[in-house]
Amino acid sequence: MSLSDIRRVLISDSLAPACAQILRTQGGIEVTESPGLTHQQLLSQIQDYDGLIVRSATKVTAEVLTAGSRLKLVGRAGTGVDNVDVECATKNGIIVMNTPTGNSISAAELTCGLVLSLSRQIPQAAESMRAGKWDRKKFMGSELYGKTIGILGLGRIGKEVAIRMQSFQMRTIGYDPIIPAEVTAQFGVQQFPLEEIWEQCDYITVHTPLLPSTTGLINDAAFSKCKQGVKVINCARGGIIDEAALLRALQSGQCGGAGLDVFIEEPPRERALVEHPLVISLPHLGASTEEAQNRCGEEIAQQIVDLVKDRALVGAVNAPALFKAFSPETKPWIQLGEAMGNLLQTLLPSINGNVQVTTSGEILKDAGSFLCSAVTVGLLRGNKEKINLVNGSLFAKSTGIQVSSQHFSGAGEIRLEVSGGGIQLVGSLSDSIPCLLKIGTSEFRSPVTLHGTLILWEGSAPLLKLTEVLSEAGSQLEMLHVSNGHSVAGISSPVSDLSLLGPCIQITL
Ligand SMILES: NC(=O)c1ccc[n+]([C@@H]2O[C@H](COP(=O)([O-])OP(=O)(O)OC[C@H]3O[C@@H](n4cnc5c(N)ncnc54)[C@H](O)[C@@H]3O)[C@@H](O)[C@H]2O)c1
Ligand SMILES: O=C(O)[C@H](O)COP(=O)(O)O
Repeated sequence: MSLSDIRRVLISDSLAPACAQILRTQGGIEVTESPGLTHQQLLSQIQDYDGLIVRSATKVTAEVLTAGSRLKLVGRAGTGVDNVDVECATKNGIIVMNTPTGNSISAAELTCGLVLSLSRQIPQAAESMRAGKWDRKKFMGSELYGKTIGILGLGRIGKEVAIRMQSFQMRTIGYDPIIPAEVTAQFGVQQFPLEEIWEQCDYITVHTPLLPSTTGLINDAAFSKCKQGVKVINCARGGIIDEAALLRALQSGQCGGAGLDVFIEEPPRERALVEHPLVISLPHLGASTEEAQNRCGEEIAQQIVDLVKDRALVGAVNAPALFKAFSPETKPWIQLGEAMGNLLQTLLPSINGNVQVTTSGEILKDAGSFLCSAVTVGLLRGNKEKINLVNGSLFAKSTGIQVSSQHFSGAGEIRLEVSGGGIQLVGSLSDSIPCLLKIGTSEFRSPVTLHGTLILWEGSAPLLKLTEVLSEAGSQLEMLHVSNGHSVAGISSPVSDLSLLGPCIQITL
């Protein structure tokens, strides 16, 4: 099963029309657009599709992924993949890809809009005008000029928020455990430990993913350390600000207002926050601009077309080994690893225990992990229906095979060794073509191209017998390699009866 073989795609959320158009015209893909499918409808239809494209509304659960028996890809036209069970997708060998930059500016602009709205209660004032009032006293605001905004999460969106709020001459400080302080200093954000952030801020905005470590990042304890009247904004994910703690802080006056685009439950059935007069709430609109939707729709479609055309793998969040299979430098090594794993599987009566992958040569210094995945895919091909470079290493663990790698540097040959069950195979590339050099102590006089259908036997070549059997079976000898122990023949098509040749095996790579 090739992961690039994507013929039918279902779009189950509302996306820009450009997405389907690019898939159809550039990828030759059949596209069904069904925004607003119910979970039950999705479950009953997904089996007909190779790809599914969603925004945040469709919940791509384990049930959906399992029902999608031919599903190879879930595309998220947007940033967060928390509506996709990525772990289950990986187990099922399904690529999950997103378009993380397409809506960053829109989300940042909305965040800034909420900061401004909170400073002057703009939506509340507009609402009171609509109600026929002229209430100038009630809506006394405060300037942003000279105030401090704390930005938690200084990735794509956090950075854009900082740059924009600096134009109001706000002081921008923040915290991010990954982005170095020197990097954020370049866009004007001074970092502090979280403990020192709270007391400095007039506004705090969160721009992290929802992780166990960010759930309840702003909680009762944090609010208690903040300035009285601090205003908070969440345009990231519901739950990063503890909703119950926020309500308590609003009721006590510790929090002076909140701008919320996202909620733990969407739409929120619990209405206390939404109805609070100091809360400005929105129905998850961060990415809802024409520009962001066009970008995300076009990007996800282009990424899928690139995959279908075998050009590149862009935006995949769960397939590091597969990513290597698209790079011209590493692609042939991946092919070699798979072919050697497949050969080892054919030579061994059963595979369990340890398989050792040994690389040598400077260019393979960091290749251990993706070559282990490639060897595993070859080892398990035929035994596992959906084995591929997305789930190779996961499957090995569950099958009781331990594939580990070691590397020898130095100026010697660049080669790959795969050993298991007492058999050692040595391979390398010849003009970028995967080749076998040795089986145990049998060293081939010239490299054996690992491609097409091969037959392999111990001993020298019974050439006459071989050509006779092949011609009777309608096949032809294409190459013959001999060594001090084994012989390998490349043939034009598989042969059903090899018994006339004595003990030998046939392998199709
Ligand atoms: N409201 C919307 O419609 C909308 C639109 C786009 C993105 N988002 C959400 O916005 C969030 C940010 O998106 P992004 O593209 O900027 O992501 P990003 O990956 O570029 O940045 C996230 C940053 O958070 C940091 N981080 C992780 N744990 C942290 C912690 N404990 N404390 C502080 N920082 C931490 C990371 O190091 C990273 O730099 C995501 O949750 C995304 O899903 C929402
Ligand atoms: O993570 C995202 O990209 C945002 O939350 C946007 O979600 P949406 O595409 O459903 O608007």
